[in-house]
Amino acid sequence: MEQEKVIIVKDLYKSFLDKHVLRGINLTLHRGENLGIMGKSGIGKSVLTKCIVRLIEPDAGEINVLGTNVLRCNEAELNEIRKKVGYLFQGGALYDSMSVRENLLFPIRRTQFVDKKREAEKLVESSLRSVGLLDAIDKMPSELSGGMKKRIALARTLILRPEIILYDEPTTGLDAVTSGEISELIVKIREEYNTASIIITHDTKCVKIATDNIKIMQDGVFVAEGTYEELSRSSEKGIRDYFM
Ligand SMILES: Nc1ncnc2c1ncn2[C@@H]1O[C@H](COP(=O)(O)OP(=O)(O)OP(=O)(O)O)[C@@H](O)[C@H]1O
Repeated sequence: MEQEKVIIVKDLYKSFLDKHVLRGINLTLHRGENLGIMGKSGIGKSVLTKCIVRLIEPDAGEINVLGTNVLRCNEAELNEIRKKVGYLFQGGALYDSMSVRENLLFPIRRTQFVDKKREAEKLVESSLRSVGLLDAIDKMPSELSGGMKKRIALARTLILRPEIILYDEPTTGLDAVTSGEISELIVKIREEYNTASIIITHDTKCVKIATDNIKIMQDGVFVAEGTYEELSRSSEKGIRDYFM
């Protein structure tokens, strides 16, 4: 049986003035799949993922997420989609003035995901346990290392039990060992929460560990697609170079 498609993007275009960033992007993400997206800095990877949750309005194309036509849905439907699609921003974006516990409670309160305080606390604890940082619950972001901040940001994404997670450069700025641990964590999260993910990264170790398939973006379109083994041994030097 064919796996369910949780994201379908067809012929997506986006320009900023005369800068044509996306020029006909096509992408399918299946339930349970981890898809890596690689490409040079500034090529449009983040613009694509922001279009998927409509943080950026594309110029043309179609986006379907979990059966909803994202570009035609109303505000309430869009909010439902955003609850089901966790977005892990590049910087992690924790609120510095809030403790880890408060950072994690924030999305629950904002979306009224659960209404009982005890239930909310349990969700906070289970999400922190999943990323291995339950003991950091009362710390402030300033007391955390870069790797810990990424884990906490992931825990905050997990709190709404997303069906899809969009990771924007999850290992950037981390040393090789910590990057490896975050990549392993991405795999563990998929197993534990049955999520599908798009992982934007320049980190070859991360794509090797965490993805099933990889797409390479150049000049606003995808120019290659395959597994890490396939692409890293591509007959085209221009593709192999992404894995150096
Ligand atoms: N809101 C915006 N307004 C104008 N230009 C934008 C906007 N968002 C992105 N861009 C431009 O679109 C291009 C693609 O940006 P994007 O952030 O998607 O790159 P990226 O591939 O994710 O890069 P990196 O790997 O460095 O994060 C860049 O030239 C950027 O300046």
